[in-house]
Amino acid sequence: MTRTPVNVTVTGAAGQIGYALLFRIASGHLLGADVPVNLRLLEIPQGLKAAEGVAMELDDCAFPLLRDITITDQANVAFDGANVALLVGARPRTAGMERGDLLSANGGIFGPQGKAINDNAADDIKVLVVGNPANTNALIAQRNAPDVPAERFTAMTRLDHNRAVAQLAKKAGVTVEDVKKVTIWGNHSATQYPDLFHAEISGKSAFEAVGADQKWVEDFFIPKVAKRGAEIIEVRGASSAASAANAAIDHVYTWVNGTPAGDWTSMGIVSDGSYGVPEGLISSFPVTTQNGTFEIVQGLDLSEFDRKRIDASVGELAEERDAVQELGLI
Ligand SMILES: NC(=O)c1ccc[n+]([C@@H]2O[C@H](COP(=O)([O-])OP(=O)(O)OC[C@H]3O[C@@H](n4cnc5c(N)ncnc54)[C@H](O)[C@@H]3O)[C@@H](O)[C@H]2O)c1
Ligand SMILES: O=C(O)C[C@H](O)C(=O)O
Repeated sequence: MTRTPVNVTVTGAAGQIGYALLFRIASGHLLGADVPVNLRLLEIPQGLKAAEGVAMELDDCAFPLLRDITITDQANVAFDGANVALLVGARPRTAGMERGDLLSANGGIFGPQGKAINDNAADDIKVLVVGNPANTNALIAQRNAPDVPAERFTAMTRLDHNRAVAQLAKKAGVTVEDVKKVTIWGNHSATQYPDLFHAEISGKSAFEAVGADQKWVEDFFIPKVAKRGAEIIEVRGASSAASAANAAIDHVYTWVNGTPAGDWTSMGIVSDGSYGVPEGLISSFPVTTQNGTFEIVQGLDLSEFDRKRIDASVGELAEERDAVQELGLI
């Protein structure tokens, strides 16, 4: 039986993450090796020519699963019938820009894109926001799409999750497959809380597996993961691109195809009030996924240390929400 192609919209398609992402989507890594895709590439007018060049290269790969490519600077066209939307294009912070300026500039992108999703996307639309500040951009898009169920808007903390898994595997001298139940709580920013206390390594407590070394956790592990984005920028001379694209692929693949038994993942999702995170904020939680839906992992005991770290990051998210509310963006 021939499957109907899935419409995948990617914004910022001519950027560096776009370049690392599109070829993997077209080769079946986003949805599965038997799922054909149509790509819809959204760029700003200055980015259209480069997007056309990327589309030419996609053609040249002769990917069996890639059915059609549309390139446009019109959000209504890009999101028409979209089943999956990866919102990567964003306004980067430039010299002299205050946080309010950044939120306002991105509000001008994610508000209209949220509305275009609301008015044009397919009923089963799933949205992942990658462009920074990812959680608050996702909140802006979600609030501008009142007809779309709120849980369809998610923000990417999978890169932080994968970074935490890699650091733990390295420290414990095991492979990444031995590391399970890691959680990123809060914001995709330096305030995020990478939590190893509920994680397992080779079926045992991850904290024990790294030598019950609280100093290593506080002085190395948490800042290493939370500030890894800045470290990549410093060392590579450009922000993470292939690892960010890989995390976007992992996020959507897991959302659609489910978390493995005995593990969970981290996703920025609209809070239902779990773990004291105010309802409506888009915050990262431990989640399990199944058949295209997700559930927050419930019942984890939070220590005073966990609570303090989660509250700090969630406090930052509340400040960002208040700022975009004052700007009239939500
Ligand atoms: N959540 C995460 O873990 C994570 C990780 C890495 C990077 N990021 C963020 O992802 C974003 C993209 O990174 P990049 O390295 O690809 O940047 P980039 O500058 O290389 O590419 C961004 C592209 O977006 C396009 N663009 C800008 N405004 C647009 C709009 N309104 N509609 C459509 N396209 C638009 C630009 O023309 C450009 O081609 C940045 O905001 C970056 O901070 C997030
Ligand atoms: O683009 C950035 O500021 C960093 C990025 O969000 C990352 O985590 O690598």
